[in-house]
Amino acid sequence: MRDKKSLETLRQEIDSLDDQVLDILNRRAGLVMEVGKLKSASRGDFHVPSREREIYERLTARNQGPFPNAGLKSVFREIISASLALEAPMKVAFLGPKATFSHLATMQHFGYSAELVPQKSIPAVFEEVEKGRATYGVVPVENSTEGVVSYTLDMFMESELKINAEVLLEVHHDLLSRTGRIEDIKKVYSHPQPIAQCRKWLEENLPNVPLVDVASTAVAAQIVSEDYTAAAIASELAATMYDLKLVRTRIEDQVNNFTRFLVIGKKLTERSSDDKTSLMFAVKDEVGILYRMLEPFAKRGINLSKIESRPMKKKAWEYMFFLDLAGHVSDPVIVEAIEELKQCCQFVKVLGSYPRAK
Ligand SMILES: O=C(O)C(=O)C[C@]1(C(=O)O)C=C[C@@H](O)C=C1
Repeated sequence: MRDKKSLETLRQEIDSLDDQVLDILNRRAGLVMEVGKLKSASRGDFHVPSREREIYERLTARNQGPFPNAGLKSVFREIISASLALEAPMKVAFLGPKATFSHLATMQHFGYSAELVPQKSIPAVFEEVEKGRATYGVVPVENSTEGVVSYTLDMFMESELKINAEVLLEVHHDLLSRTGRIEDIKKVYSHPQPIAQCRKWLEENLPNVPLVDVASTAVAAQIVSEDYTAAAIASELAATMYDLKLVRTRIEDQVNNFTRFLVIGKKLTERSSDDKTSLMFAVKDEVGILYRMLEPFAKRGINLSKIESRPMKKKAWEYMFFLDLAGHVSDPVIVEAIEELKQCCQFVKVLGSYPRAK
């Protein structure tokens, strides 16, 4: 009896706090709508990754618990996502179909209030944003075990879109089926990459079961939703979407399997407390050029986090370089370094400065 009363009292107190949270959320929404009006008048960007980063960092530093920081981030992601939808309806194109890792990355960045529109290909995501049918696009750019997604890099050769943010997604592969029983599995479907990433687990646990490559993990889940003897390697989101049971979770051979995605939009973004800048350039064909192109950064102590080369499609044996460096494109040292780089380049293009994903 006593216990019940204390449970009731606790719940009453929780209700009263929830009422306060609700009132505060609505007061916050009122302020955000005023921000939205100011931005409409000044034609400013509604989505400001640097401001979002500042909010997350300020609150996680302030948080003394017991509410966990990971939960705090998810709560505020949804608050900001809903706020953004109040300022302007937000359409985000991503590399579909639904329930793929690109979909998960897009949800991780934009939350549940944005309208997420799946596209058939990476060029289609670029086109949706270029034509203004979507405000932003999300495309994969590299995987920690499989390397770069060259399709995405190649698109920047033709497109004027800018990188507005990066999203790091920890990739876990789950084995899904209708029955949830490993004994029922006579075939495994997935995209070739997840199959490769789970090869050891499959050999040990399903040694004689045929593996079938399909176009995406979502297609695999869809096939399996109609076949009780098959399993798919896909995400937990695919299990929810296609009503499948988890046979085993996290069957990837490699721990720390991350995929990096880029958020692309029409404008450059404001600085945050910790930015990265991506550049693309083509060098002149001269002796010592590889050394000279890195010198402007090395002598100013600018940290380079990645360099990639891609063949230029129009000319054989000529290469385009993609460089990621620490800092914002408006930092004086970076302005100087880019000016110096231009002297040994046929052209230099700034792809964007954006908050470093953590
Ligand atoms: O501060 C802004 O610029 C806002 O639009 C408000 C807000 C928020 O909810 O706090 C919403 C969207 C932006 O991406 C960043 C922050």
